[in-house]
Amino acid sequence: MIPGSDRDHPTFIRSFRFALEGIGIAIKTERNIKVMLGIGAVALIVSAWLALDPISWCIILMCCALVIHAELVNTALEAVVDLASPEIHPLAKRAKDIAAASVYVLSVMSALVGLLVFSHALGLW
Ligand SMILES: Nc1ncnc2c1ncn2[C@@H]1O[C@H](COP(=O)(O)OP(=O)(O)OP(=O)(O)O)[C@@H](O)[C@H]1O
Repeated sequence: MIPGSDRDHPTFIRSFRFALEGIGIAIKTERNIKVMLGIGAVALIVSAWLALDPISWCIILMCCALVIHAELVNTALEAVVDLASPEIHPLAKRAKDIAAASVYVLSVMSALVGLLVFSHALGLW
């Protein structure tokens, strides 16, 4: 609910529209999201080219979703930190750096998982 508003909760469809707006804003303002969407698209094309089995498809899709999810949450957290602490503050740095670390942990792990799935599909192990 919007603070101070006496309106009811938005409908499911309006909430979905706000979420789409959020994705649009993130894509417009964050270079990292564009890079991650690009890498995700390449992973999906490679998956289709390798004709992955359903379980492998699920793993690749989940990895893409988790990385993009983490980057979206990181972007939202950065906005909240900038709002709460526009000036330099060690806690602002801590929050942003830890949120960024969560994206990097997921990205590295997802890259490893992708390598394992693709190399297995290529019959390398
Ligand atoms: N208010 C602040 N106080 C102290 N350090 C800050 C503050 N804002 C940002 N920093 C430091 O600068 C770094 C870059 O901050 P910035 O807001 O530009 O994130 P970013 O580089 O856009 O992150 P991302 O690449 O994930 O979008 C942060 O990770 C943090 O270490």
